[in-house]
Amino acid sequence: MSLTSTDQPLLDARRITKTFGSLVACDAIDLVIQPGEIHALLGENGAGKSTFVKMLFGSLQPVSGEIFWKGRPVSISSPAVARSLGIGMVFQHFSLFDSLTAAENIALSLDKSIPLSDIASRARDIGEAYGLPLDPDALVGDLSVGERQRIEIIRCLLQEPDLIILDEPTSVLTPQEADRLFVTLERLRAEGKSILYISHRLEEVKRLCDRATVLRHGKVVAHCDPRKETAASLARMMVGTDIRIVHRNPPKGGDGEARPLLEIAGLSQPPRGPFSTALRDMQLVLHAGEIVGIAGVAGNGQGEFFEAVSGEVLQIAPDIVRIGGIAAGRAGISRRRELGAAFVPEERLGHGAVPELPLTDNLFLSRYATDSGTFLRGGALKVLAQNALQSAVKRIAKTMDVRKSGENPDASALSGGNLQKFIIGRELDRKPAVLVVNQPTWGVDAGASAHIRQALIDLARSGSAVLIISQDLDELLEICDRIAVMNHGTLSEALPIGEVTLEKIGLMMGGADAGHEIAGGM
Ligand SMILES: Nc1ncnc2c1ncn2[C@@H]1O[C@H](COP(=O)(O)OP(=O)(O)OP(=O)(O)O)[C@@H](O)[C@H]1O
Repeated sequence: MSLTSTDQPLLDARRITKTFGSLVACDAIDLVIQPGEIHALLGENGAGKSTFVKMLFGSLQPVSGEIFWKGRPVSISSPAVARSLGIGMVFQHFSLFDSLTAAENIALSLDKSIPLSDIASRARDIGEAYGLPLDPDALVGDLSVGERQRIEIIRCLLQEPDLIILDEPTSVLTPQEADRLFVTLERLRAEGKSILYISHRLEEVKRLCDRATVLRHGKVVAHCDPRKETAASLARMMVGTDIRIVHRNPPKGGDGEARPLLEIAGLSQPPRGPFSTALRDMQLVLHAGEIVGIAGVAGNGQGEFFEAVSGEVLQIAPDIVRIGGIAAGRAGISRRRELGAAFVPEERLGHGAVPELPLTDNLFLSRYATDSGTFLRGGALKVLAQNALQSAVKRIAKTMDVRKSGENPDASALSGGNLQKFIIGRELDRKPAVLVVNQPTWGVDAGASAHIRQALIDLARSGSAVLIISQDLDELLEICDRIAVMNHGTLSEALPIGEVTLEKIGLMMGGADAGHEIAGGM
């Protein structure tokens, strides 16, 4: 891209400020986006990135500042105004209805007069043109997070925007899906469209983006050319210091084999709907002190597996899932928690936390079965022990470095990464014997990811068993003792980390057995 001083910016935001109570989330932010550029917006969790882009999309209003669009001052009073100007946005948290199809969801944001069949065929065409394959008739509830994201992107592209804002688009994608998205974005750039790109993945920012603006505590601290920086120098600009390094601390060698804490034996399950994945004869044993990772392309049964292990879906026989040696396959999630297990699902808003409830209530909802003695008082009256809940929230916020405005905000008022730290901290605070986490660092910045990974390692080394389902292979290689691969509802043998290479895992993700038996067949 070559810019000259005569180029008129597509968007010129000047001194944009937003406060929430006494918190200045965005403090006089200046940002210029040129036509045909991919512009990165960087900053640690809570730096103000989402708040800023919500103002560009009209879902929040600045308290002061000006926005110029194609040289003219504009007031973006609502998302409808943003869309009519030519600004589209794909949010970090999707706003899709599970019980509707992809096409029906897209129709909700378009003119009511357009027939559904037209929308379905245009969505299919756009999907094909931009390398985003989508079945418009698929029910959203049956789709993986990556597939849901495609609906959001296609919904945005259908409106032919000049500026597309993408908030953390690759955090839910496999490396292959991310590569495909980059091709899509490069094609859009070549067509002269601009992209404002929020990401915590600094290597991809270096690869994809033409310029970057870095925020820290709501202020612009740097503008730079990310291709001339290193991932470490970008991270330093964001955080202000160097990022901590995760210490793996190898598991303690004990006498003989460590105790099995989570046992999955012969877990098979038919698909729950036309687009859900069947689970086929899965076997896995986790021992005290170890971290086991499950790699795999999204939509290969990870969601179904999590539901089966957590007790959201019950098994046909009790001994298919054992927690601490006790058969729990017919037990619901509360009973499994009582047996010492804790669970962190993939979607933090709506599943991991109730957005419109304060953190204390969100803490209580996951802990009442196991900690009623601490969090309920008044005997049979069962009154919430607000002081105990508040001090637990304070403790979790301190341990996990959760940055929030106020003592006890609603979950929805936390930035995405800070909510993730809170949810993981809420479960770690119980010191569970077994922790099962689906995508532990989705949307979490480099510093906070290191914090979470270290906390998971420390939990395992204190004698618990930790199971991590993650699409981030680097993450799994960094912290796991063994890694298994999920593919088409089967689970491979969990290989010791010393025997694992990226290439081998990649092959197994694609279905090859890489020289090891892949359990399967129903
Ligand atoms: N509705 C709200 N009410 C109160 N505070 C809010 C609200 N929305 C955001 N905040 C606060 O504003 C600050 C900036 O949050 P924002 O979501 O913009 O950060 P972010 O840079 O996008 O973080 P992340 O990378 O974690 O998504 C945070 O301290 C957050 O707690």
